[in-house]
Amino acid sequence: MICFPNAKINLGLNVVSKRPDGYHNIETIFYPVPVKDALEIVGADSFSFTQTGIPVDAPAEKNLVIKAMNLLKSRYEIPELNVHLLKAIPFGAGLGGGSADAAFMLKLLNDYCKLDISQEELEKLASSIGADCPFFIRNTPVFASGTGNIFEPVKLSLKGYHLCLVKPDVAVSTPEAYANVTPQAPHVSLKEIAEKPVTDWKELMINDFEKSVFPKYPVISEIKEMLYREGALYASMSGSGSSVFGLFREATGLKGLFPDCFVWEGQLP
Ligand SMILES: C[C@](O)(CO)[C@H](O)COP(=O)(O)OP(=O)(O)OC[C@H]1O[C@@H](n2ccc(N)nc2=O)[C@H](O)[C@@H]1O
Ligand SMILES: Nc1ncnc2c1ncn2[C@@H]1O[C@H](COP(=O)(O)OP(=O)(O)OP(=O)(O)O)[C@@H](O)[C@H]1O
Repeated sequence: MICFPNAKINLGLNVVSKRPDGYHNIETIFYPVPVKDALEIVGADSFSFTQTGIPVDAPAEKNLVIKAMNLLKSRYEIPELNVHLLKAIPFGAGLGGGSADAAFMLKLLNDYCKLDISQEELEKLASSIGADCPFFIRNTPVFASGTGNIFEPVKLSLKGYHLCLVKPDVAVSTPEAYANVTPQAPHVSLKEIAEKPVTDWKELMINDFEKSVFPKYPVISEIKEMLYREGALYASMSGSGSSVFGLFREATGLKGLFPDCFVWEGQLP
C-alpha cells in the first residue's frame, strides 16, 4: 500500500501564551499544500526500513514514520512490514513534513490492518508524536488553537491560486523559535482575518515567529520581499521557518531567482 504525505503552510500564526507544560498555545490556519513525500508499506517476513530522496538526519528508530508504527504496535497487532519513505518535503522548513509522514503512517496502518480506529482517536495518537501531527489526520484547511490540536472549520479556499514555496539552505530549530517569541493574545482573531479576501491579508495577517527569526536569518526576509516584488498577493514565512510562501493570481516562474533554494511552484487544487 502506498500513500503520499503532503506538506502544510501556516496562514498566520499567533503565539498566544506559554503553557505550564512548556508548550505554547497558538492560533493558526493550517492549509494543506501538494508538496509530497511517498510512503509505502509491504507485508514481509521481517521488518525493514529504507529511505530515499532527501536524506533524513535521524536513525531509523527516530524517524517519525517508525515512531508512528511503533506507537500502534504497542497497542495493536501489527504484522512485519517493509517500510519505504521517499522524502521530497524539505525539513527544518515549517512545512510539517515529518509530522505528515507520521500521521499518514497511522492512517495507512489503520487501513492496512483494518484497525477501525476513529478519527478522534487517531488525532489523539498523533498529538503524542508532534504538535503538527493531528492536523494531518484530517488534512483539510482549519483554524487551529491549543498547541495546534483544537480545530474549527474556516470559510477559506485558495483553489486556483498559484503557490511559490521557497526554502533557503538554513534550518530553523522549532524549540528555539518558540523560546525567542514573547507570547501575546492577538487583537483581532486570525479566523476573522482569514475569511477576508486574500488581498487584505498583507496588512492584517502576521506570523509571530518572523520578528525574531528574520534578524537572525536575513535571507528568509529577503525571500519574502522578493516574492512581494514579484507580485505576490500575500507572502509569509511558514510555521517557525525557514520556508517562505507567496500566493499569486497567475502562474509563476521564479525558480531562477532563488539559486541554492528548494523551490516548489504550482496551482493549488
Ligand atoms: C511551528 C509549528 O510548525 C506551527 O504549525 C508547530 O507549532 C511546531 O510543531 P512540531 O514541529 O510538530 O512541534 P513538536 O515537535 O511537537 O515540538 C517541538 C518543540 O516546539 C515547542 N512547541 C511546539 C508546539 C507548541 N504549540 N508549542 C511549543 O512550545 C516545544 O519546545 C517543543 O519541544
Ligand atoms: N520522516 C521524517 N521527515 C522529516 N524529518 C524527520 C522525519 N523523521 C524524523 N525527522 C527528524 O525531524 C527533524 C525535522 O523536524 P522539524 O520539526 O524541524 O521539521 P519540519 O518537518 O520542517 O516540521 P516543522 O513544520 O515542525 O518545522 C529532522 O531534522 C529529523 O531529524
